[in-house]
Amino acid sequence: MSDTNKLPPVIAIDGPSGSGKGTIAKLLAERLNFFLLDSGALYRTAALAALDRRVDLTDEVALAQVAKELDVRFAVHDSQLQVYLEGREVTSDIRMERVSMAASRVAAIPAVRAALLQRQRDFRRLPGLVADGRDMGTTVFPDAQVKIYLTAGAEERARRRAAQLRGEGVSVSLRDLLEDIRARDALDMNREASPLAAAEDAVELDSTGVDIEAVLQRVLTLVLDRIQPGVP
Ligand SMILES: Nc1ncnc2c1ncn2[C@@H]1O[C@H](COP(=O)(O)OP(=O)(O)O)[C@@H](O)[C@H]1O
Ligand SMILES: Nc1ccn([C@H]2C[C@H](O)[C@@H](COP(=O)(O)OP(=O)(O)O)O2)c(=O)n1
Repeated sequence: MSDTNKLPPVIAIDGPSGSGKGTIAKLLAERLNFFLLDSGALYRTAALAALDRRVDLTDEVALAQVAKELDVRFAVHDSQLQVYLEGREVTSDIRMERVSMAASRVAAIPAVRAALLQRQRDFRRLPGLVADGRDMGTTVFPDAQVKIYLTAGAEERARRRAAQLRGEGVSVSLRDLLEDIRARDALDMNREASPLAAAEDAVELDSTGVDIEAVLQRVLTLVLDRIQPGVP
């Protein structure tokens, strides 16, 4: 048996914004009783810390320092992820559109990614981990037992985001959201360091027009085919 086989199993779910990664990762983790890593929340919190400290978003050295020193804590309350930055709850602050865009810029800096790499790997514990992000299957957990690359058309992703924000009482323009999604796709896919891309051994799933339950069922079928939860 190789060393990889001794490590807890990882299910990597990567894809662009609004493809449903977070939703599916959470449902899957609940179903399997696995730990959950929302790696985007880590980049978002680093971006928020940088914005709070008024760090210039082009100053790579200062941003890497922010990432290294990042005092972030995750907790789960009523099955919702809560995020704390220096002890202050920032769960909804990190979802603001200006933080999303800043996260995408901050995440393009190799030294920032390097500073956050081990923290992400530390989430890998028994009985297993579901990890959601952009480079889970390519860089952070290249030996993941299951790799899913979840996509959906940009218009549908913008519509989903609009419905989500409107549901939270935030008034948004669908056109602006579509522009933001396209800008973020371009940043995330075209950067040098760990760009958003499907790993060679990832299974690609297009969720356009497929409801959440149906996507979950497809993912569960793949997962149960490759790992047996509860059997380390
Ligand atoms: N297959 C789907 N069909 C319709 N809506 C979806 C689907 N998957 C996710 N959503 C909704 O789209 C929004 C964005 O999903 P989310 O999981 O946050 O995406 P991501 O983590 O990829 O950015 C949420 O409101 C979620 O409920
Ligand atoms: N593993 C990751 C996760 C997120 N990022 C960056 C790129 C994304 O635009 C931002 C925010 O990620 P997040 O997954 O929270 O974004 P969405 O919920 O999909 O809109 O962080 C990354 O570069 N690598």
